[in-house]
Amino acid sequence: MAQPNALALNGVSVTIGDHLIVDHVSLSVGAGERVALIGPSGSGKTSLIRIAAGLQPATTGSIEAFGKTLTRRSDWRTHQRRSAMLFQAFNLYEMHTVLTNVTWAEARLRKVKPSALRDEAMALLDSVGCASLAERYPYQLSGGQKQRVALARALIGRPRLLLLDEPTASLDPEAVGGVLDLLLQIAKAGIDRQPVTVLCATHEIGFARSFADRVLFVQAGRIAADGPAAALLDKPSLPALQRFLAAIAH
Ligand SMILES: Nc1ncnc2c1ncn2[C@@H]1O[C@H](COP(=O)(O)OP(=O)(O)OP(=O)(O)O)[C@@H](O)[C@H]1O
Repeated sequence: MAQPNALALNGVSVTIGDHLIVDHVSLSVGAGERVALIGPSGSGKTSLIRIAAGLQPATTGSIEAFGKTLTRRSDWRTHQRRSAMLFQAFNLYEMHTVLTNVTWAEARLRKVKPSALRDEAMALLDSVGCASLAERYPYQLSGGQKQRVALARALIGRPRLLLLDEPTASLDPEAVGGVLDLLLQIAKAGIDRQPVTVLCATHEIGFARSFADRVLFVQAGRIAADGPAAALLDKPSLPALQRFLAAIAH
């Protein structure tokens, strides 16, 4: 039987004050797809990620995850348990060690002590190349190391949907390559034999080209173009997308 879409937005709009920031967006993301959201600053990429994560309520429209429309709080809680979000600013807990950063929130969810998740967390830290940093604090890490730790923390909940908001924007080019390779490895391998779906807002067209199999061009709160990454980025037919790509190439 075909897998249901990992995520679907059906006619979703968001109005804040009298400002329409997401304008009637309908969008389906298949299980295992890697989708990049690109577009000008302020076009609505982060808002779409936040809607998918349940951090920004839709004013109108509905959201489905894995074939279920999310209506009740319990639906959203289940969705949030199956999803993980990665932020540009890493959002690590500054007062906790790397190891505790990975275990703390998950331990609360599983109602166990953080120490019960130590082996699991160390295996994840090892897989992102940060096992030797387990006892350090975030201020003692480079940007690339912080994002790897944030990724280990995201993965401890065994997510089926990864929502990434500019995950490489705070990184130097070398660290971008490392995080890109890791994300690709995870997305291609899946987790617990389940496909991992990724929706990623990014300013970096090189990252979108290397990472995504599908690209959405967001403009003024709408999806203005949607297609395979290579076709959309290398042979854009929409004039607004041509202008956007030309502007950021300079
Ligand atoms: N809480 C808020 N209150 C009012 N306006 C908001 C709020 N959050 C976002 N906006 C507005 O919504 C629009 C879309 O913002 P969003 O952050 O989604 O864009 P973006 O494409 O991610 O931008 P960037 O590339 O600069 O991060 C912007 O005009 C922004 O000012």
